[in-house]
Amino acid sequence: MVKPLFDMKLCIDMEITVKQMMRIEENGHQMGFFRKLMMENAGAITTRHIVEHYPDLISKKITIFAGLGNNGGDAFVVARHLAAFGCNPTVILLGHPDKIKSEEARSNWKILEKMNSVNLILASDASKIVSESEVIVDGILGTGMSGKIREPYSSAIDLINQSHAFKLSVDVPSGLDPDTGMVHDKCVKADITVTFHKMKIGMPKNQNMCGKIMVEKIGIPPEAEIGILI
Ligand SMILES: NC(=O)C1=CN([C@@H]2O[C@H](COP(=O)(O)OP(=O)(O)OC[C@H]3O[C@@H](n4cnc5c(N)ncnc54)[C@H](O)[C@@H]3O)[C@@H](O)[C@H]2O)[C@@H](O)CC1
Ligand SMILES: [K+]
Repeated sequence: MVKPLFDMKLCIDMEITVKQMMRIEENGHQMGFFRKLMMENAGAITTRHIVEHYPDLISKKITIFAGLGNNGGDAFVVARHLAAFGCNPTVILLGHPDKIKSEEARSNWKILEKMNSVNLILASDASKIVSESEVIVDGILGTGMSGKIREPYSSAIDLINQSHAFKLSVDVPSGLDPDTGMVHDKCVKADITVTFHKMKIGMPKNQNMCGKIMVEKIGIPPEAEIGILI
């Protein structure tokens, strides 16, 4: 029998820092499990949580807030998957499409631009849409967040928190520091947070903002953790 290189059981339930997550992501990418695939899996599994929560999804008004980073990229994937379930979600991109930061997020945005089943609206029209929303997906900021929340993200977070919709945060409630659980400025108050690969160390310390935390695998090979957790 081939002896395993390391004992996976030792690190399966580990909580990790943002820095560790970034290094694991980079290792996975270097192994050929590209970021785009991680993003696809992250968006797909997040969609499953919405579908499980709302089996009558087609009739629901779902609004998806997306930032310009990869958290927003995950949110674009959620929009596409929701559309495949028969829903017509609305996506509010908080910035100009030319400012989307990564190639993987940009390519997912470009797909949405070709889809009539997804409504793309401007941040300036967010207020009315949010007041009618039954479900809000928060893909504004994830592990790349730092410092005071700038506009238009800040107003979007206020708008989300004023809403009575069911709120799902992608990876991290936008504005929460995933390493400490602290909110330095403001933060989305989520009903559920779907976080990827492993629990981020600060999140269980602030369940009040995270809501129910679900840790979901997104296909990153465990070998990507070698030299970081193992
Ligand atoms: N780490 C991983 O393995 C994976 C990460 N993914 C997603 O990628 C996210 C991280 O992506 P990014 O590194 O692009 O980070 P974010 O999507 O959190 O965005 C960071 C960007 O937002 C802006 N920003 C940062 N702080 C701000 C503030 N206070 N006010 C206004 N703007 C601010 C900056 O321009 C920064 O470039 C994760 O949370 C997750 O959702 C997934 O795609 C799957 C894989
Ligand atoms: K988020």
